[in-house]
Amino acid sequence: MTPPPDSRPASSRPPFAVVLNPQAGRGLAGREWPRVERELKARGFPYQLVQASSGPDACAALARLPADWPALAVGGDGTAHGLLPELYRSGRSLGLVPLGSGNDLASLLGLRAGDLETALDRLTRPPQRLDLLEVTLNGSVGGQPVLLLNGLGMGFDAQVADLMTLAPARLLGLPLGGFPRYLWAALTGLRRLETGQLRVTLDGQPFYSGPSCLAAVMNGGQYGGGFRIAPGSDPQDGLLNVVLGTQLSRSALLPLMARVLQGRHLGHPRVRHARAQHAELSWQSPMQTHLDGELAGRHEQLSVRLLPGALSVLSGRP
Ligand SMILES: Nc1ncnc2c1ncn2[C@@H]1O[C@H](COP(=O)(O)OP(=O)(O)OP(=O)(O)O)[C@@H](O)[C@H]1O
Repeated sequence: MTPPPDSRPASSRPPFAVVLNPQAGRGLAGREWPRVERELKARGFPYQLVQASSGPDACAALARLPADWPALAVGGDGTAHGLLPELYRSGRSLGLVPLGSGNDLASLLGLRAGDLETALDRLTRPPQRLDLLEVTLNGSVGGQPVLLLNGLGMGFDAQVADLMTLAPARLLGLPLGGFPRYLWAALTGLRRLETGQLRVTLDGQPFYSGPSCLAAVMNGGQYGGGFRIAPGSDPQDGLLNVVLGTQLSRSALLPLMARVLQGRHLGHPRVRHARAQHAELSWQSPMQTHLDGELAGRHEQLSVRLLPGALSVLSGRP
């Protein structure tokens, strides 16, 4: 049974530890913060602004605050992603005011970027448990696992994430942000398409061995601000989704991307999809990798374990 919303007056609830990333959304979060602050005050939500200049910084500052203070991330996917180690460690809940560029986490939670009303209304709802992914990059220094909420991509996906950092701010006189920015990077990335030899094991069983240009392991359904790479995925079902593009030429990948936008690619003969609790990916040579949309360098091997219900979230779907 779903617990009822918190009926305590807002002022008697623990304060929100607000992690504002003013750079998120190319400065949108910083510009919108005065409006967010006004709304928090108008609703009587107690809060304390956490001073931080990076995810690890924010985690360290949060760790000094009582664990029953929920964290409120004001920014994009990277801002929320940066808090996961501390949220997992302390069990504190996550709230989100999505003001980033891609906002795929917002979409995972059923929120829309810039819809302040809905984002703040959600904060009085009872917390929900969401699954997390724990990734071990075999080549990583110290082998420290990384926690993800949305998912990871290797190959073409990560090339595109990399190219996004090089995209011009404006194109044909129009600002190039969010999804159009991703599209620009995806079209540019087609020219540099790489195919590697990949072996995938799911829950200890061989699943795929052969050429691949793209491998995604997802907890959420979309990345890149709108590419529905794992349609039907549910971050509460205790399963991760593996989606592979096998041998694909540039001319085959372009129309396939259009299908990914609509989430209609899973039946394509060059796409493999499965759900599992544990995935091991092993490439013959290192492939570019992103973790929750954050670039993570080139890696040959990684292992992903699903942590069921590991994250408490206030901003979940009603
Ligand atoms: N608390 C923080 N303070 C400052 N910078 C941060 C913080 N957390 C993460 N960052 C850095 O800021 C970058 C941008 O933040 P974020 O990803 O939230 O915005 P975005 O890239 O505009 O949005 P999206 O990820 O939704 O496309 C991150 O990639 C990360 O390197």
